[in-house]
Amino acid sequence: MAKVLHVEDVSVLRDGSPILDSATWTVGSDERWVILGPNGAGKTTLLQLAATQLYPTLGTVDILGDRLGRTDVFELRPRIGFASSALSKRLPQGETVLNVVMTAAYSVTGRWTEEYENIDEKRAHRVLNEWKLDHLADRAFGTLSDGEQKRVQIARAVMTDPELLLLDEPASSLDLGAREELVALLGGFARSSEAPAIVMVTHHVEEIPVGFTHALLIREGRIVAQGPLADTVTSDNLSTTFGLPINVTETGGRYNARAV
Ligand SMILES: Nc1ncnc2c1ncn2[C@@H]1O[C@H](COP(=O)(O)OP(=O)(O)OP(=O)(O)O)[C@@H](O)[C@H]1O
Repeated sequence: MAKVLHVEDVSVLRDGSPILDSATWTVGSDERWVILGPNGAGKTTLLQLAATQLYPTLGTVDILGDRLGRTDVFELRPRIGFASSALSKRLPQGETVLNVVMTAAYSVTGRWTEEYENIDEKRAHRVLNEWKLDHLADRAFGTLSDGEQKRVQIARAVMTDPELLLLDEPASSLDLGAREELVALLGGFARSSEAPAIVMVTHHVEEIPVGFTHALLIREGRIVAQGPLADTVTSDNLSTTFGLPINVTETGGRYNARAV
């Protein structure tokens, strides 16, 4: 199994204090990780390191065989898919869904003068179909529901066939039906043999798709637990991570948590 991401003894300091503290973590090419932790724990900070958007204060980060700080991130970024609501806000609201997805091929957010090849358009249509968006291809992005916009963000992130896919809270703000639809799509994608390594940040164990393999739990910048999902998403570990007694149950690969 190839190493896609290796974080070694990494700290990120802000105003003299660590917002990430001595983190060591490895993601393999066939692994699908979920990162769980309370607000302000450092989840997005970890994801931003993996996305080459942030550099460590201490320690080393190796992504797809290249060391952050010693490599041209503009060459690395097309190999990494990243979906987050912060990125989504930068997408032109009037652009069609097809263009929002297709422009990922040129790492731009809106269609301008670039010439797209037939192969780009074919791939964009295939991706739209995979994420159940083909009927929305000609709609303006800004007119979509939250759930549809979240799926477009992911479709855009996988358009370039990345080797590492990073998802920052893909199911936040979705209603139950939209969440379940997205979790099922993510699960199907995660289980396919062509899927890249995936790292997904979430606040809720209910959002872990079947097919995800590993979990990392973080609190106040420190990793509390990490490893295979079933060994890591336990009542003890979640209680420590969230600072209150929590009971976790698992049924058919889906998780539930409640305070005791
Ligand atoms: N530039 C900065 N200067 C100071 N503190 C920062 C800076 N960026 C982030 N932080 C702090 O670092 C901590 C970790 O932030 P991060 O966004 O990684 O947390 P998170 O786990 O993703 O939180 P949430 O679940 O609320 O999105 C937070 O306390 C945040 O306020």
